[in-house]
Amino acid sequence: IEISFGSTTRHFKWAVEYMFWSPDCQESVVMGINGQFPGPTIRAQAGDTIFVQLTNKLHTEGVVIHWHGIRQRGTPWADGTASISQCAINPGETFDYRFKVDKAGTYIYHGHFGMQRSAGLYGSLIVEVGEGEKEPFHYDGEFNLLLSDWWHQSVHDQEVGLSSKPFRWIGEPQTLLINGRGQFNCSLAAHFSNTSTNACTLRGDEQCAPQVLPVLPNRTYRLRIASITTLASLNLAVGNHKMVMVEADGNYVQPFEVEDMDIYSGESYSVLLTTNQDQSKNYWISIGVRGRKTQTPQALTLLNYSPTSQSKLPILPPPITPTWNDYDHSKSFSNKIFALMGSPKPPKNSDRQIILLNTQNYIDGYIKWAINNISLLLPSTPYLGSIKYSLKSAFDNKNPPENFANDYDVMKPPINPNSSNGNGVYMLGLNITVDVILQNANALAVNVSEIHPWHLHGHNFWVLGYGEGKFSANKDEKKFNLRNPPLRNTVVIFPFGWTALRFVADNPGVWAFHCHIEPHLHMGMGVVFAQGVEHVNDIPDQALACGLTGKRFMKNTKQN
Ligand SMILES: O=C1O[C@H]([C@@H](O)CO)C(O)=C1O
Repeated sequence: IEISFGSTTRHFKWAVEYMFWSPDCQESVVMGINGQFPGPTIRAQAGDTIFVQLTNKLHTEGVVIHWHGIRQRGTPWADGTASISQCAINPGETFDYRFKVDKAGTYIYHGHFGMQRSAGLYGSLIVEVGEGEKEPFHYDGEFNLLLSDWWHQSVHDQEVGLSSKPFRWIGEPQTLLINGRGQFNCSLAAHFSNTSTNACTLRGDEQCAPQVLPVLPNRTYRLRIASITTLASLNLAVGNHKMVMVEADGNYVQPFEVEDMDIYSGESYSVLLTTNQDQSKNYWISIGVRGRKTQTPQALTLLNYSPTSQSKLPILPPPITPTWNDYDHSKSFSNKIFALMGSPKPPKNSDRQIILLNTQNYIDGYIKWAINNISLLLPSTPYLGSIKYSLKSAFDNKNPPENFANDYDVMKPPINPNSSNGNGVYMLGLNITVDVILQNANALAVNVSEIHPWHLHGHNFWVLGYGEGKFSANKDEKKFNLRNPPLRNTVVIFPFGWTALRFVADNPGVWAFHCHIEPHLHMGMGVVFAQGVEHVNDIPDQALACGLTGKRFMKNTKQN
């Protein structure tokens, strides 16, 4: 029996397994949930408890699921990060994820062990406002667009390539997917292009057939748009329609109008779209790659006006995605995002400032990413347990560096390209206010600096500002936006730039903070924050021990 006070428990039984699927009209092996790809969409109301009993049917791999954007207040063991909040769930075992969704918004869930997210382990988690509450905007209907990128090379091959010497980069995706659907060998817009692409002949019931958005004229629709890409930064546009941005990562923003929007891996937005165009036509919805020079074609679907037939293609070509390296366009979009009036404001001052330099490095000739010259290598014992029970030998107990050398030139490749592995943790005093400055730099190759979307678990943070080149405390802190900075859980650092964010360490637990590009995290691009772990009680045995023997050993050590 579930006991809950004034709210509902939503109970799901999920099995994760590999299956054959054709996300882009070409058969692949994907990781599915209950035979579906993407996994089932969870819909709940703010205040509800989600209870997912997750069974691992993978035979030879552990698994976990992270509830991206959900803060897990009081349930840090349900964050679903292998080695951080729990042991990976062994094949054949079932783990109970039970947590509260306390904030309406558009969220995602996904694998957080190895590179399983890239194998297709993801889905949507949508939280509506609680009973009797209202969104601060009106809409007549809504659609959910979960964006991802897809490779034909298996994730195992990708992972081995990244950990090999010589290094083998995963390259650019073959296909972009909208709700797990894309077209590799054909295009819906073939007749507009001057290449030899075939036109798609889809019946509509294929796994790769686009999910069309049927709309009525003169209505307002909410599009919930989330990106769970492995690598790609995306731009989305709807032909002939403007969009009004209203939500970012589960937080309301001051509404503003856009013709197209950028979205980085790990981010979510809601936009309002008014169907005020000619109802005898259909319109393209297009997504294309930004920030990397790519050959990957756009993903397309249709906004289908009633009573026009779904099979009628738009008369104009799909919207053109801005040039991959038009960073001014991206920055201008990011700089328009402010918190909705009346949103919580950041504390005026911070108690601690941590500067995190992002560099590409070598360790013994293997290519890695490092933060203040340390590349994250996760320990085998989950930090939540090793910190709670003071198992000091479980990881490296040195505090990782708070800064980098003063004379480091972020515009040039590292002078000493070598770094080392570490699994140290930033121990944050409970309830302190922390500023993090994410400092981008030149990668190993000359004149190369990449986009990195950073995601924080267990918290939202305020984005205080973005800047070019090296962050200067004297000059740049004065320009922090403390008036209406947006709350987010993911934020981008632009090439050769920095991003400043502030959060309050008010959620006892151990939390990952990392680049959301899957291969970059795999190559070490992340850090770990711990706070108030002594206040975390009742960690389920299941989170820290695996199998009955594990549970048995847990009972013996718990008294410590
Ligand atoms: O991590 C990365 O490695 C490659 C390249 O830098 C080395 O081949 C690339 O494009 C990345 O984003």
